[in-house]
Parts: sequence; structure tokens; C-alpha cells
Amino acid sequence: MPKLAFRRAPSYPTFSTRTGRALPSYTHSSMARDGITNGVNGVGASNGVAPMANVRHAHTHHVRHTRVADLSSDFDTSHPTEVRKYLRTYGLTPPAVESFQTQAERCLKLLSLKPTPIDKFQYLTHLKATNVHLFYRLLAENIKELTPLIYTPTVGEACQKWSEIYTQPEGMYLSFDDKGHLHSVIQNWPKHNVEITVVTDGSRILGLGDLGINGMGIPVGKLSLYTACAGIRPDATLPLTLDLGTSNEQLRNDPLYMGSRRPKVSAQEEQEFLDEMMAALTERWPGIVIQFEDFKNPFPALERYRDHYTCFNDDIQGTGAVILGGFINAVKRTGVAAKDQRAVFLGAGSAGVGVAKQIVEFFMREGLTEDQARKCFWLVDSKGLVTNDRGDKLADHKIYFSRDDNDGKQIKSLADVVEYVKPTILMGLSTIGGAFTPEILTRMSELNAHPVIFPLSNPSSQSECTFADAMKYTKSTCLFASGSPFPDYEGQTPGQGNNMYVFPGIGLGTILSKAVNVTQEMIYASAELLSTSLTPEEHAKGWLYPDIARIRDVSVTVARGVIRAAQASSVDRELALRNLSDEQLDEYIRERMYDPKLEKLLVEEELLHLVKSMQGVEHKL
Ligand SMILES: NC(=O)C1=CN([C@@H]2O[C@H](COP(=O)(O)OP(=O)(O)OC[C@H]3O[C@@H](n4cnc5c(N)ncnc54)[C@H](O)[C@@H]3O)[C@@H](O)[C@H]2O)C=CC1
Ligand SMILES: CC(=O)C(=O)O
Ligand SMILES: [Mg+2]
Repeated sequence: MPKLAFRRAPSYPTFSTRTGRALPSYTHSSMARDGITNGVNGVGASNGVAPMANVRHAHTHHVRHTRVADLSSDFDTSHPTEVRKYLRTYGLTPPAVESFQTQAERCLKLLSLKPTPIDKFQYLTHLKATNVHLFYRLLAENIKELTPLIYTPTVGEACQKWSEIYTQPEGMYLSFDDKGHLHSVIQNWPKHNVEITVVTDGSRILGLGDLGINGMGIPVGKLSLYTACAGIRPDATLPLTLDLGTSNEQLRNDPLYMGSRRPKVSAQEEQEFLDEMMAALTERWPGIVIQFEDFKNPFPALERYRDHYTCFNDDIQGTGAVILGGFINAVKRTGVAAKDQRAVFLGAGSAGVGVAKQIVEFFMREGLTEDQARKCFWLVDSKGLVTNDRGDKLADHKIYFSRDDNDGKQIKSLADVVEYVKPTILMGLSTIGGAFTPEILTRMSELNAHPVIFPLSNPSSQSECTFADAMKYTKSTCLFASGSPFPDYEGQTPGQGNNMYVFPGIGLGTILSKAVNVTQEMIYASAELLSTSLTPEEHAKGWLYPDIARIRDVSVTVARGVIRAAQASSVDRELALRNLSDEQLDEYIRERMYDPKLEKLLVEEELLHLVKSMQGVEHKL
């Protein structure tokens, strides 16, 4: 394994792999030796950072325009005195030079004093805007406690209130009126080194319906998790929201709403817009990974772009993978063979069908034919059990699972479907909070020694049941995972079946392998590797998912699986990675993850280096 150690370099400037910044004092020895180009930060390395560093070197006043200044607050209370003098912030911050521990203590105290989750969300948004490394270190070290405040459930409420709580820009908006000019609008994004974008049109935000451009909270939140969980540099992420109109009349009439007030554009208009957007994004940032998120009907776009761009749909594929990952562990616990599984899904939308299809693939790998595997699923939508002879025109994505063995019987209620199917598995991806009633949960426990109960709708208000209810009504026999977090119940910790366990690793693996497409094999691998990422202690506790506090380790494992699958599918372009052993590959991945703690040290060191070099110049003068 090539040693991935930093070393002093005589030349100037070179690039830090971890930071992507031009660093006067460091280089990455193995990279130059092995001809492996920068991965997570490769694009940035060739996009004009070096000249900026030279500018900074020559003119101290320009430091605010450098990436160092972008990513570390000039007013960070941890800057030593020399750095403050160099930045000309000396005297503008309180005199104490603080450690991270002190800063973190204040932040956590401030957070605890904020009365509502939205107040906490806003405080964290402000912290990210003013001291990004501190924000990410705080987040990484308190991931379990802080994720619910920047992601589900709080992000749902934040999107619902976006028009009222908006204070600052955090991403990019592309409007339908910009059609024909998207290429030039995209040039306005100030960062040259974007590696990944999460894009929504706001038309199905969590289980909260069409929130128009107020859905921006979702790309922002998902990309914060990319940074916290998979070490994608904050400045390499692009939150993107499309203003294609909204079907939400209340929003259109809200004077504070900041999107266009037109009704949602037609499917054809949307497709033309997306065609232009995909081309424009990829033209500006070749190799950019594009994650589709929270579109009302995302199937056509996935089919259209998956073979032509580096993209995936998180709600169909990410959710499919994360639930399969937990399900593989659940099956090991229940011991029920694939052929004996009967799964009822409440919700037959992007997430429901995505998850069911992923499990079909697993069942086929367990020896079932595709037809046998498909027949293990009974999907229920707002009109009841999905059948061929229901009398309505089924959406294309439902047809695969539509039943033809119902003898003309149409079943409307979930309770009746449960009675009819006698399922081993009950999944909820319906957006209907409380749909798994006490009676249904009780019945599931009568039918099974260990029923699989996964209420996966987000946010918590839309969850089909709570953890406490699932445990209470199944007499603690169920294997449980929910989309949003729930508190422990009688000493038992619930699993969180949320795509946040996989999308960061999928994105990271795709970026590092420089894959041209995100193949189905890569998605499947993310599920498999997730299922293997539990420690013996986590298995012993009966958990289906690893401790969220270990998410960065999990993302390394998932990313390795994704890279290996990209290699197997021959879509990888970073061919040197093929020669690395798994251990070497893990180290390679880790080395390239943004680490806020290390970044802070590097920033400090760089600034001190600049202080010294300026002192040298002044001395000569
Ligand atoms: N846990 C996770 O990681 C993820 C969770 N989700 C959640 O899944 C939910 C659904 O998302 P999508 O599938 O993308 O939405 P979607 O809009 O595509 O599908 C919703 C489905 O629920 C059905 N439905 C609506 N009302 C119903 C009712 N009263 N009874 C039965 N079925 C009903 C609809 O007919 C449709 O089939 C959302 O709450 C979302 O937050 C989505 C992605 C990931
Ligand atoms: C988690 C997620 O992607 C959703 O609820 O839509
Ligand atoms: Mg989503």
C-alpha cells in the first residue's frame, strides 16, 4: 500500500487531497507517485485555486477572497493572535483564544437554550454560514443528537415555514423562466469545484406534499449529511431547487412565498427543462454526481438519464438500498426463507416501488425466480390493493407488482389486506401517519413470531406508527425500523431505516471511482455493504442498522462496495483503484474525506505559514 502521508514540499503551491485547497506547505506524496489524481477534490484542483493562492501570497488583504477565508471564519475565536493580526481581525473578536471544546460547549449550550426545533435549526444554519468547520466538527461529533435538527424531522417543518424563516441564500434556484439560459445561470454559482448536487423541484417534500421552492431545505440538509457522513467537502456541494411552479395553491397565494406563482408545469415541459439542466450541469462540472430528490413522479427522469449521466434517484434507489440493507439483517434474525416471505407495502410510490424492487433482487439472489420473487409483494395505494382488475389506469411503476390472483376481489383497507395476505412484513411508505393501527400491529404479532414492521414515511408526523406503539402492540417481538428517529422504548433502541445510511457512501464511491454512471450493481452493493457494517456488539443487541454515531466508518464501507461494483460494471475511470486491496481502498477513501478537525489544523497552519512568510518580506523591506 502506498503510504498516504503528508510531507513538506519544497515547491509551491500543491494541493491537499483532504482539503482540495492549494496548500503551500503540503503535498500528497503517494498521489504524485502513483499518478492517482485527486478524487473527492480533483475537479477543484484544476480549476484555478492555485492562482488564487498566489494572489493571497502577494496581497494579504486579498485573503478574504481565498478558499481559506471561504471555509474558515475570519472571526473564529480559535485563531491565535498572530493569525488575527494577519487577518486584521485582531481586536475585533474577544481576546481569548479558544479550543474546539470550549467553542463546542458554548454552541451546545446555546442550542439547548433555543426553545423549539426550528430555533435550533436556524441557529445551526447560522453557525454553518459563519464557521463551517466548527459546524461540521460539532455535527460529526454529535451526529445522533444534531441530525434530527438539520434533517428529518425538523427539516420538514423548516420547509413548511421556509417563506417565513428565510434569511440567507444557501443554494441555487433555477426557474422555468430561465429555460434556454440555464447554462449561463449556472455560471453564477461561485464555486468551481462542485462534485455533487442534490436537486429537487419541491413537488413531494418528505411526506408533506408539494412545497414548491420551500423544498430547498432538503438539498441543503442532504448535502450537509454528505459532508458530515461521507466527507464531501462543503464547497464541493451544490444544493439545487427548481422553480417549476407548484400545485400548492396555498403557497401560490402566500405573499411571503418566494417562488413563481404558476401552477406546476406539464410533464413534457419538465422533461425539456431537465434535459437542459442535466446538460448544463455536466458541461460546467464534468463528472458531477446528480442526486434527484423528492420529485413527485421521478421514474421517467431516472429512466431517461441513468445511462447518460452520473445520476441516481435517492427516493427510489437510495431508499431501496437502505431498506434492503436492514432487511437482510432482519431476515437473518427471523429465519423466514425468501420463498415464505409475504410483504405488504402501504404506499406504492417512488419509495414503495423502489424498496420492493430492491428486495425482489435480493430474493432472486436467494434462489427465487423473478416471478416467484415478485409475487411475494402486495402493494396498497390510496385506492387499496393494487390489482390488474381494479378498474383504474395504473401508473406505469405500479404495474410490475399489480396482483392478478385476487379472483376479482378488491380490498380497500390495510386491515383487510393484512387479513387477506397474512404478511410477514409490513412496510409503510404512504405518508399516512398512524396508518399502522394498534389492531394491525397486534394482528402482525399474532401472525408472526417476529413481524418486520418498518414505518418509513417522514417526517415523524407522517410515520405509520411510533416505535413505542410497535413495541407495545407486538409485545416487543417486532423487528423495527422507521424513517425518522424515535426515542428508545424500555431500553430498546429503534433502527432508523433512512437513506442517509447509504446515499453519502453512494455519492462518495461514485466520485472517487469517477464512475460515468451509477449502475444498479453499485446501488445493490451499497445495500449489501451496509448490511455487513454492523459490529458484533450491534448484532448482539439485535440491531438492524449500525450506530449512527459510526456513520463515517459506515460510509467508507459503503463507498468501497460502490467502487468495487463500479469496477465490476466497468464504469469506473479511476483505474488505479482496481489494484488496491480492500484495506488499501478503505485507507484511500478515508484519506480523501473532508475532516473538519484536520481541515481546521491545516487552515491554521497555512495561515501561520503565511504570517511567517509575510514577516520575512517585511523584514527584507
Ligand atoms: N425512510 C426513508 O429513507 C424514505 C422515506 N420516504 C418517505 O416515504 C413516503 C412516500 O414517499 P414517495 O414514495 O416518494 O411518495 P409518492 O407520492 O411517490 O408515494 C406515496 C404513495 O402512498 C400512497 N398513499 C397515499 N395516501 C394513501 C392512503 N391513505 N392509503 C394508502 N396509500 C396511500 C399513494 O397512493 C402513493 O402510492 C414519504 O413520506 C417519504 O418521506 C421516502 C424516501 C426515503
Ligand atoms: C428520507 C427521504 O429521502 C424522504 O423522506 O424523502
Ligand atoms: Mg427523499
